Amino acid sequence: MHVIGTVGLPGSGKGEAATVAREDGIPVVTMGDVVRQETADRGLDPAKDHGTVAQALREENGPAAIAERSLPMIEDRLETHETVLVDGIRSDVEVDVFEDEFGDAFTLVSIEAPFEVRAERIDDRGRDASAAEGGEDLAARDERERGFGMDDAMERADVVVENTDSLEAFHDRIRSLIRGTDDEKRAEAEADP
Ligand SMILES: Nc1ncnc2c1ncn2[C@@H]1O[C@H](COP(=O)(O)OP(=O)(O)OP(=O)(O)O)[C@@H](O)[C@H]1O
Repeated sequence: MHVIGTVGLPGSGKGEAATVAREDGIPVVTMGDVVRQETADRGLDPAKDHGTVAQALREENGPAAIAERSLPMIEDRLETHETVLVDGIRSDVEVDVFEDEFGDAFTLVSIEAPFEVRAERIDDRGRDASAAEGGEDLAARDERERGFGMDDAMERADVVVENTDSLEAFHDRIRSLIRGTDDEKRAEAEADP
């Protein structure tokens, strides 16, 4: 059993990591799916009301609520798959949930790239500040994510992946992490069994 969680600021490459996992046959559980499911369960519109529901979940059940609700989905995928990727971790409180549940079988991967690099990639991606993000620019999004505890989550990472090289190089690194053939990760495990 291996549960890999990714954490990273907007535009760092989390979506690309999830794509690599899916291509490798690894199920991806995103915190966003949990919120969308809950929104639908409440008879609301997942496209419009997910922000409100995410906030309500945290207010009603505490800051770890969304991570806790993802656990049954993860357990379900682990019945048929050796590895599961968890996307969308936002705070150290959520990291606690996964570490408590999966112990050493949980690996937290922080995906990092400088602000300018992320800004340029988001522009290229075409869903920049104008529409999908509600007019919020990257600095404001960073600020909001940090407010959730993203910085503290990133500090807890077992592995840091600098996504500053080519997309191909990034895909290769993520693939080796997923397949358990990543040299740095293995050296670390051997040093600290
Ligand atoms: N190494 C790279 N080289 C070139 N482009 C990249 C690289 N890594 C990611 N990208 C591109 O940058 C954009 C942002 O990456 P991605 O969507 O994976 O980020 P994210 O962390 O999921 O962001 P968000 O939290 O905003 O959804 C995408 O268009 C992606 O294809």
